[in-house]
Amino acid sequence: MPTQRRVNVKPTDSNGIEKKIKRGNAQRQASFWKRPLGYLLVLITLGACFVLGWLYVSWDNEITETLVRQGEVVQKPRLFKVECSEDYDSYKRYPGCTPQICGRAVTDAVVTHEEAHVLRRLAERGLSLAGSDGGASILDLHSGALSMGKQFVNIYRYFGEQIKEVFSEEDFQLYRVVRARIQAVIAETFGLDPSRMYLTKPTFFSRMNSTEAKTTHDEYWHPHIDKVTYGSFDYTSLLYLSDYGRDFGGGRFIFMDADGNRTVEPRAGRVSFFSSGSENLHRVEKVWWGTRFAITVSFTCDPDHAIADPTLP
Ligand SMILES: O=C(O)CCC(=O)C(=O)O
Ligand SMILES: [Fe+2]
Repeated sequence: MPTQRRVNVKPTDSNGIEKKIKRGNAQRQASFWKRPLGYLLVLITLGACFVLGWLYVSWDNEITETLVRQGEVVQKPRLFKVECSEDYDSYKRYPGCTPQICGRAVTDAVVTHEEAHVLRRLAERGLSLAGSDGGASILDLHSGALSMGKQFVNIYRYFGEQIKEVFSEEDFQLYRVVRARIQAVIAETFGLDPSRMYLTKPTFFSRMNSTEAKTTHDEYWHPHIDKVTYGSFDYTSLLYLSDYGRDFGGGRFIFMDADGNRTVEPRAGRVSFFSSGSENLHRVEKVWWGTRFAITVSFTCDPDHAIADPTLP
């Protein structure tokens, strides 16, 4: 048989108990905050959280020094010299061009914000025709290579005459003007004869975002040496078309030196250039959010590897 439970409802008593519990809690809380030990515990916990957070961020980024920040405006090229590697010894030497001075430099005074904007729109239009399935797409105006899905197509062949609706003669003219200015500033900074250095391939617009990589072409973050990766490069330049921290997060350029990493934060119109040997091992930090646009424009000392400026067919 079910036993009947007797419930004694004593409102006055239970209210009394609640009051006692509340009083007890309040007293305990008050005494905790009165005790210096309480403060100390909170401070230690906050401090530990801060240190752990800071360690996480600095380990994740592996940044030891920022060479140039996005917010700075560098007028005269800022040159950071490094000793030349022996890489150039295995190549024929070209007086007036082969690196004697090596290093990296940054200037914001070669390409205006407006010019960077026009070039970015050009890149956006071109890359909107296709683009990679993964996080890195390129458009090479010289060869016509454009990322499409997991491979590349030739825009001049694939789109034929239609390409003239996407790019104008003025776009190509701007590319040529900007290329010539970059060549001049590299020559001046490294003490070269500009007429003895030549544009070389590949020269391409890049678009990077945080989409997961689908092929190795999307894995733009690997450390590399341009002279090894591209063969003909003696001087690499990067013209940034968007702003770190505004248009995208992550995506900083990282020089990986033996004693630590040194970064350049992209800024629209900023030209970063460097000798292409192993003295300038580098990588691009993964983009965390937004979209990063840039152009890689590179030069060789070997006339056999020279290419003409791109032209509309
Ligand atoms: O876009 C960048 O900042 C660097 C790209 C790069 O390393 C390359 O094109 O070889
Ligand atoms: Fe590179």
